[in-house]
Amino acid sequence: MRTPIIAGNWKMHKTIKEAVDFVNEVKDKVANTDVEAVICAPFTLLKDLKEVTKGTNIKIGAQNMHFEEKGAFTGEISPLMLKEIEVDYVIIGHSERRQYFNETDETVNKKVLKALEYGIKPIVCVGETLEERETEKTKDVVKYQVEKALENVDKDRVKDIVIAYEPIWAIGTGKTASSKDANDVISYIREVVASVCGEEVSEEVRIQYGGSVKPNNVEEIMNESDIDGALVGGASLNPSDYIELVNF
Ligand SMILES: O=C[C@H](O)COP(=O)(O)O
Repeated sequence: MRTPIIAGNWKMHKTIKEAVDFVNEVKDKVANTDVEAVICAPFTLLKDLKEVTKGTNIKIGAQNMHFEEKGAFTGEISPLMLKEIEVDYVIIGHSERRQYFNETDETVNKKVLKALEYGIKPIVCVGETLEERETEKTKDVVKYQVEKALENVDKDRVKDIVIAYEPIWAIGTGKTASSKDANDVISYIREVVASVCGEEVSEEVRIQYGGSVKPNNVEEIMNESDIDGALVGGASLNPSDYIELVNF
């Protein structure tokens, strides 16, 4: 049985005060659920968020990290630094990182390996552009991205990885893949994981959908057979929406 996981991705939003106020507002209202609630926040908020979420069931994630432990990489944050403040998750390969910051399938793979080495669970994002979807390349694209992300990962550790299927054309646009389409791609991703790591592992891996998930569509999405969670951008910034999402 896979535990559902609803993760907010705050992207480049919120000050420390806003983040702490947010948690104080939501923490009691996301407590009585079997759903894993995660907030992935900017680096400046992580330490305070870890403090204020102590004793709650909210887990904290970063939105990126470097694959080296230390070195001359101005502006970067290392797995060691995230481990020191006990960050639970790290988003790797979000399409905005791929599009604006030269993230590649190779760096995604290096980061996945490093995150696992440091006991931080990676949320690996994959997904096609609108052009790729229209030319029916969706499956080829996600297959390559997933296979590359899992390269050299010990099979026993794959269950600690969360995969987020985020069609790029659905991010922040108000357009969502239909829940059936999302489920089809996600069940295909599970087949890809099975072909790399075996059926048993693929049944344990949680695969989320992301792209314009809101309180009014989360239940339909979560009712699909292969969708184990959501990675939510815009709607996760609002405390009442976050509460509704986690309690879908
Ligand atoms: O990481 C989250 C995704 O980019 C989705 O963002 P969105 O919910 O604002 O469309």
